[in-house]
Amino acid sequence: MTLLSVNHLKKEYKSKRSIQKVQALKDVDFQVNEGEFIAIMGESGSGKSTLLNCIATLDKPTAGHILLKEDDLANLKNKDLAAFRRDHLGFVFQDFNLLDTLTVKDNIYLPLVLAKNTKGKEEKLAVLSKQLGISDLLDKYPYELSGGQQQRVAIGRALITKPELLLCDEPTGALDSKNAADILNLFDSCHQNGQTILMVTHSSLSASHAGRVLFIKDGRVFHQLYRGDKSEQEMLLAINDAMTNLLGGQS
Ligand SMILES: Nc1ncnc2c1ncn2[C@@H]1O[C@H](COP(=O)(O)OP(=O)(O)OP(=O)(O)O)[C@@H](O)[C@H]1O
Repeated sequence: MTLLSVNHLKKEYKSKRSIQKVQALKDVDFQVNEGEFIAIMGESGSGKSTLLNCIATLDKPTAGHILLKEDDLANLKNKDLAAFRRDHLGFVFQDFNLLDTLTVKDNIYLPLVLAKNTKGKEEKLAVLSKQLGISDLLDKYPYELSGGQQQRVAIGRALITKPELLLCDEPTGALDSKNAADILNLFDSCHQNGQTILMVTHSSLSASHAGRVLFIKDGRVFHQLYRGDKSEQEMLLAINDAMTNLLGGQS
């Protein structure tokens, strides 16, 4: 079943230096089924963050539509956007974005507190923290944790509300290879548990965990690669080939 529909999305920015507009997205069109793990790749400036920000309702498209199930995001009123994000979306960023004044536990509880939906929070936390391997970190503060541990906490905060869609922007970008691999394995298990994930990344290795990779170029979906029966290693080679052939060798 389709969870997300991105229909003929266009986004123009006014340029500060000239009257000419920047066309960040020209005609982006794709669908995401429930339970899919999708990576979005493309050269710097190809529009990946713009696309993610539009889906996250943090930016408004110039034309086209984004539907999450039946909800057309264009119909949401500004005053309802924060609640929509809280109720339907989870976010994982490169820089973790945890609040240093709150313990790990309270960082993870935050979306539930904001939604005034704290019933059963201890049980939800216990299940999630076990899954994420952070049960013994719950009373610590973010500045006491390694980058990999902080990203686990950020994933906990993103998942505690059981969002329909998890949006990730370079989630392994600030991590060393061991911690990046651990985080990617976590995404794999979330995916196996049915979580739908959309991840922007420059990393072929990160993208090789996805079931489908969308390559963005010149404001459009230029190419798609399905994992199918490929192993992670075979997918990695296929992604690197695609990057070399289609995008001019960037990875
Ligand atoms: N607020 C803005 N105002 C004007 N132009 C913008 C704005 N945000 C992005 N752009 C332009 O839109 C295009 C797409 O930018 P975007 O940040 O989406 O690319 P990206 O693929 O995420 O790049 P990177 O991989 O470097 O993060 C670029 O040409 C960029 O300069």
